Amino acid sequence: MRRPLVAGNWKMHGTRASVSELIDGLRLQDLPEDVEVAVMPTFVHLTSVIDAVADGAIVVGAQDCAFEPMPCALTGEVAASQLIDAGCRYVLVGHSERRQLLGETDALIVRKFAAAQGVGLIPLLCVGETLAEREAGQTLDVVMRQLRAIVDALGVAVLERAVIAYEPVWAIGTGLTATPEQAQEVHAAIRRYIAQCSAQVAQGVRILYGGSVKATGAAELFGMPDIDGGLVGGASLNADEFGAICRAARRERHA
Ligand SMILES: O=C[C@H](O)COP(=O)(O)O
Repeated sequence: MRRPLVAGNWKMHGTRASVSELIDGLRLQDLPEDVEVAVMPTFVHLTSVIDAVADGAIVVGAQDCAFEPMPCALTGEVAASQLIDAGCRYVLVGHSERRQLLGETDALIVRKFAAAQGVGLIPLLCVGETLAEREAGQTLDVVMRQLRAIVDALGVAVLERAVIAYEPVWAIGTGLTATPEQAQEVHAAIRRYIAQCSAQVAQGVRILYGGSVKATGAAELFGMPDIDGGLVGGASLNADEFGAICRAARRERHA
């Protein structure tokens, strides 16, 4: 059975004081043991968060990495090997904010994915369609193109050491959550697509849902058969809300 994962993407939020307060709040939460809980602070706050959660049930991921896996002359970037050295477990690749606002292409995302995996980080690959694409009936075409870029370049086996997050762009930060049925339809299609290459990989890979996830409604989303947890933005900045979302992913709730 796949272990659920709930990851909090803090995006470009936080000060030293607010991050410390948030971590203190998270440590007070009753986090379920059968759910993996991750937080993803900015690079600036990464090491202080890693140190603060070192003895606990929370793991840490970064929000991005360089396309070169090892340190080199690449101003402003952070190498995947440096993230491993710092104590990260996960790294986001292909988040729609970076695809749309920073022009990241499928080709660049493939390089970042490979760089991360090459040093032992687990890439969390984000895929998802815009509202215009959904309204044009292109949701599955877009999502499969983003996924196929990885599979074609690196092979399906790389998904054994990766996580996928389906994040409809129209649901991110808008308060518009996809319905459990809408999300499940895409998650199931992703798993079917992977199963065409490897049934074993398809069965094992965790596929998270992201886009305005809140405590209210989280259990219904996480109760769908192909939804293995969530990638949470805004609601992960509130310890009580995030704790409740993590508890909503408990397996026993959905057994
Ligand atoms: O990475 C997280 C997603 O972009 C979702 O963000 P959100 O929960 O604020 O909509």
